[in-house]
Amino acid sequence: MHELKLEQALSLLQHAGYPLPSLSDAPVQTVLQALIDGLCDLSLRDALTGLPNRRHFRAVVEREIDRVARTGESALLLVIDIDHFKHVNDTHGHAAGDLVIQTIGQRLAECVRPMDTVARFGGEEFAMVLPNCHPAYGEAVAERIRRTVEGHAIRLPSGQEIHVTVSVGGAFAPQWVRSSAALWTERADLQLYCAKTEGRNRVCLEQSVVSSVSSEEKCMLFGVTTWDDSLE
Ligand SMILES: Nc1nc2c(ncn2[C@@H]2O[C@H](COP(=O)(O)OP(=O)(O)OP(=O)(O)O)[C@@H](O)[C@H]2O)c(=O)[nH]1
Repeated sequence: MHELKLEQALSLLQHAGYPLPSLSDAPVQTVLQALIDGLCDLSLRDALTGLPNRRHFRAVVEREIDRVARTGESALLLVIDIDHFKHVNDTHGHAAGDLVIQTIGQRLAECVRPMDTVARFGGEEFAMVLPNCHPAYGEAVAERIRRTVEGHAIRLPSGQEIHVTVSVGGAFAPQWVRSSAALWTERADLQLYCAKTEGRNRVCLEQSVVSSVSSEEKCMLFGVTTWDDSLE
């Protein structure tokens, strides 16, 4: 039988601060289960902020799409990007930039309900899914997030305080219709692009809840690979 090489996984988890049972005291099955749980958790988290990573977020979005299609409740997806972040790195250094990303991640997580998911999407971009968020409140929620970031300075290790802003794009899940994580995110991304081009530090939400269905969504809905217009 081959020898199990666990040291690398153990040291990875210990480094990340996961409590692990001792190899010499605990039954091997307990140690292996703790290792598997720890590695699964680690693979779903962003290392810098501790927030869910893109992989985790995608799974959450897919679950939410299922829920919306089953219940008809509305849900909002927001993508949030720090404005002129390159300037932060260039002026204060990469370590200060990392601190800004961590702080913004924390503030975003504090802004929302426990049922909402905030993830780091990559670089200086975050994403949120807000289940059961009525379209009448979407703008107010996104505005609150934008204002929270704008209104709180970030203290750098040098003692200097800086202000950053974020641009926010959002789209509601199409109700009663199967969609895909990629299509929903793409719609929110398009709104983020609008917020950036309209001057940054602003919120752009897709205007109405999409009740029209794209041809890709029709294919998913009716289980056909190419959409035939005569089905309309
Ligand atoms: N410190 C730090 N910087 C990062 C990280 N990931 C990406 N960046 C930097 O983020 C910057 C993003 O710059 P751009 O894509 O030009 O965007 P921006 O300067 O924020 O401009 P706008 O988004 O158009 O407002 C780049 O300089 C990347 O190097 C990270 O994990 N840490």
